[in-house]
Amino acid sequence: MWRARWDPGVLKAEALALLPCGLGMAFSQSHVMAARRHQHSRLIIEVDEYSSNPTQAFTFYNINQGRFQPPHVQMVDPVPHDAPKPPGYTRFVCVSDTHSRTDPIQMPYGDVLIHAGDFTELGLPSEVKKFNEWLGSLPYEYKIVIAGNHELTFDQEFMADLIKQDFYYFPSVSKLKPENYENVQSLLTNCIYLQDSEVTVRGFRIYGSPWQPWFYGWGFNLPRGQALLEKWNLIPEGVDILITHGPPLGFLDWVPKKMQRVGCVELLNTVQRRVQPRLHVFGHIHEGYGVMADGTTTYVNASVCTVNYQPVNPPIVIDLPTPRNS
Ligand SMILES: Nc1nc2c(ncn2[C@@H]2O[C@H](COP(=O)(O)O)[C@@H](O)[C@H]2O)c(=O)[nH]1
Ligand SMILES: [Mn+2]
Ligand SMILES: [Mn+2]
Repeated sequence: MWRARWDPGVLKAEALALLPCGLGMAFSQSHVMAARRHQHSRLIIEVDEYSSNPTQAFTFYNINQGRFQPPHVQMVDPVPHDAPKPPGYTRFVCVSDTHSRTDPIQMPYGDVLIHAGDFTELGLPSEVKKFNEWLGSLPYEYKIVIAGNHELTFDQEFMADLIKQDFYYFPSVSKLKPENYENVQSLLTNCIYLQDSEVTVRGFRIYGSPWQPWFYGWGFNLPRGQALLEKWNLIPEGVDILITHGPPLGFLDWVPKKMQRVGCVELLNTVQRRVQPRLHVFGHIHEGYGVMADGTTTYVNASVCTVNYQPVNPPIVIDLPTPRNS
């Protein structure tokens, strides 16, 4: 349960923790104050003290706040590909992590394609061109794409660092000349590419962002905590559909071989407390393919590839009522 409290100049939203059995339980002030609201302005999300340990954060939130439990949090069956679209709805076809393996994918009927990143293995211009050709062959009215950590050439700072290094971890990328990748986004002529930016289609405000928690130094990696929170703070209120490459904590973010939750704690708090989109589409954690909902937001991990990079998971279809006047 949430309550807002007036403090001089600042409205602080705080969680009143309840144990599942209904007994109230006090917990540390730094946790309670994970969000605050300035007068007449938006809710401010703060870095969680367990930010760097998402598995621990998950356990804490679940025990103290029941945050990931039924009945408000549930697994959801995606819409069957052959189900008729209800009148007045827009059909979104969600994919992610296709990793240059699009040939076997059976693409269903829909209005808007969403791709949540990792469309290549290394972001090589040849891969981007091939992906763009595939997009061009698809019949959707709108195709919206973000990058993931595998789109190395889309991360200009990553590339600037890479060419300074003596030891090249990614030889085929390192030998690219700057003129071959500086405008790599321009190769995506058959979609709307979002990078910390938004677009409105069919009346839906859609925002896309490629950043994810640091993991072996790939593209668009940032440390957990303040650095990622600053990217999530760019997401405007009122967004209907959020696309990120990685998951938020607790939703389709489980890595079985490590027995770890790896979703971003600050992304979860931004989504659940501030932005509250209708739909959040992501991928990155291939093992987490599926759909969940928390009563406000539907979460889609649309990873087509398995953890072994086999492109076997079907695209996920979601129908949303089209906003009026669009
Ligand atoms: N323990 C963690 N595993 C991670 C994390 N990020 C990714 N992964 C694992 O890698 C695969 C594939 O990711 P890709 O970006 O290389 O395609 C993913 O399915 C996980 O198994 C992480 O932060 N922690
Ligand atoms: Mn991937
Ligand atoms: Mn990824």
